[in-house]
Amino acid sequence: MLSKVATRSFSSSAANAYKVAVLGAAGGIGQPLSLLLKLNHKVTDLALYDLRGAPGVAADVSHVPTNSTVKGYNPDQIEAALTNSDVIVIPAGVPRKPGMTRDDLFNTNASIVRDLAKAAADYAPNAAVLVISNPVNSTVPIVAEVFKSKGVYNPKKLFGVTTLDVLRASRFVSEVAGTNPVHEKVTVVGGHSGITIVPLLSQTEHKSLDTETRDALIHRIQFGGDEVVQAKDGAGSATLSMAQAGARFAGSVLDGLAGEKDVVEPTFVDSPLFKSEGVEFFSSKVTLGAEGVKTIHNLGELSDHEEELVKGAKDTLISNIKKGVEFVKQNP
Ligand SMILES: NC(=O)c1ccc[n+]([C@@H]2O[C@H](COP(=O)([O-])OP(=O)(O)OC[C@H]3O[C@@H](n4cnc5c(N)ncnc54)[C@H](O)[C@@H]3O)[C@@H](O)[C@H]2O)c1
Ligand SMILES: O=C(O)C[C@H](O)C(=O)O
Repeated sequence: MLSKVATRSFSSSAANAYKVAVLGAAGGIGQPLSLLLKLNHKVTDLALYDLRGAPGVAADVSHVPTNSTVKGYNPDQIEAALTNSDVIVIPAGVPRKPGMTRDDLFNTNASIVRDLAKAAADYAPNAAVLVISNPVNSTVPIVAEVFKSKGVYNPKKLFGVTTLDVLRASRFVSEVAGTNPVHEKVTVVGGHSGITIVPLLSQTEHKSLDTETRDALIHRIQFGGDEVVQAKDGAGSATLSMAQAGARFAGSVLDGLAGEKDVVEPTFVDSPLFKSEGVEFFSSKVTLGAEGVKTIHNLGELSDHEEELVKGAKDTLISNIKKGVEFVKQNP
């Protein structure tokens, strides 16, 4: 009996066997994210990389009894960490302290993300790259520019992870409406900072909220990150909810790669939606498929108020995106 169970649980079809690398795996997000990825049965090879501490995290996570190998890598081993990766998740970089904006992280995190993107382009150019490091509105364009400079850019395989905004929207809406957040699906579009985060409440059951309640709810979703930064009081920003969000998004990317149908998540991608207005990247609902991005959905019907919010988001996004692009041009 025992051997039968063992045989069954250790057989994985090639279509459901993926290598996932986490860059920044020993950090506040990286550790719980690595644990949650270990629980994903599509992940058969988990590569944990950090400047320090990854082998310890890997040894710890490796004892969780799922069918994957886990290995930790130090900086001189980044090639081995990345080679043959199907998905690379990047939570490397510094988090905010109270009083800072995500954009204040740019000076430190831009070069971290640029250097990791160079390694990804060299050693795993076909992997799907999922960027968590802030400011996402600028770090995603940084990865794109690095991949372009190395002639391996595939816009279908680059994603800014905005899933935490989607999780918060579900939770916060449910608190106002007295409903179960599990059943609250809110599309969040735009980008991942302040006013660039636009929840489309008019597309939910809660389109008739009074203006004051609606505005407070939208503000809470846009600035939910600040609540955690303030509560942690200098010890960083969201890590546990972000790990859940990152694991959910990585799981959806893997579901898409495996050819599962109707896998849809909002995510910040190289998007045609507002390119004619100079917005090169935008978050909207994306169907994920075997090649990464399959379909980028338009925003659907918006209220007049949401039209205004999207307009404001676009202006900020244009400058955030430009900042990332210029950084790589000036600091190749
Ligand atoms: N996208 C989102 O929704 C979202 C949510 C929360 C946090 N974040 C961002 O995620 C990032 C990480 O947050 P955290 O709380 O885990 O921070 P942290 O400081 O706890 O961990 C960051 C980890 O990155 C590692 N690191 C730094 N430079 C590296 C490099 N060059 N190569 C490999 N590893 C490197 C550090 O050693 C550390 O272990 C921050 O930029 C934060 O703003 C994004
Ligand atoms: O707020 C932050 O700085 C971290 C993250 O982007 C978040 O939304 O929680």
